Amino acid sequence: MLSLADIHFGYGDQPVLRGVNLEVQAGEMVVLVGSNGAGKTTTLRVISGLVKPWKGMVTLDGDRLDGQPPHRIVEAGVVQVPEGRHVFPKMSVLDNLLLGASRPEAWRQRRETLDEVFEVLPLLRGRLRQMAGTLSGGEQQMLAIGRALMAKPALLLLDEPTLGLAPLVASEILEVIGRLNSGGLAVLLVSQQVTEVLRRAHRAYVLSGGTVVRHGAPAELLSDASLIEAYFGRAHGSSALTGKPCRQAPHVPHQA
Ligand SMILES: Nc1ncnc2c1ncn2[C@@H]1O[C@H](COP(=O)(O)OP(=O)(O)OP(=O)(O)O)[C@@H](O)[C@H]1O
Repeated sequence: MLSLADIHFGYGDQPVLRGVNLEVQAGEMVVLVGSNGAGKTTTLRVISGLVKPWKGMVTLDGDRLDGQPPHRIVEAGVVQVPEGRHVFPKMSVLDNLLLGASRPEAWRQRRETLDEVFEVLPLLRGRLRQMAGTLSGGEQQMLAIGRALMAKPALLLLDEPTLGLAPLVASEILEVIGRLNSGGLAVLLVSQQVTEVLRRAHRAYVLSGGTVVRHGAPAELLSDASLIEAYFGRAHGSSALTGKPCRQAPHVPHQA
């Protein structure tokens, strides 16, 4: 489905991505993890067309995406939920959602799509007239996901969707993302909640210094204590569920 081949990019003359190779297959949940400044957000910005790679190719089902403007990439079915949610605070929840259905085809189907969105995010149905700025952080994140779904994506890109949220709310957001993926939507998720997201993913990539230093099955990566410690610190080296070191691979529900 999505393929990044040898992507190089930097800001000014400072290189940030140094030959990133990454794939997401149809229906997969792939997570991209890595330390601060590794280039995760920049990778998503390259895919969304917000920046143009210096070198390399981004393709979706064989069609080139790099060099296309962001709205064409949305039309192609790749939609990003940006870090920080970026809902329009002075607009109602409904208007924020409808903004997501900007393509003519999505606009024509907006009523059916709204019903689909409410099935996954039932909270939004009761808040349609509420100003988005008055929603809690977790509710705003749900709205940002709902708005992206209104574009009827084939691949959803999520940048740190649980950042700054209380643990219970963060789990709820990850549950929603898991349900969307179980329904067939491909997901590329950037997160620093390493153990939590790896437990839900089909595959994972570890980015460091602008290159992929490891990729593979999440269970494999989680069981590599030295890798987890090297890139994410000791805190992530224990299972969130048991508190024991992750030497034994935890259960990975969607293992490919
Ligand atoms: N607009 C910009 N101009 C200049 N440098 C930038 C810009 N955006 C990001 N960078 C730099 O690029 C590098 C990679 O940033 P990026 O946000 O992609 O990393 P990240 O892995 O998402 O990090 P984090 O987890 O902290 O969000 C960092 O050194 C950052 O300072």
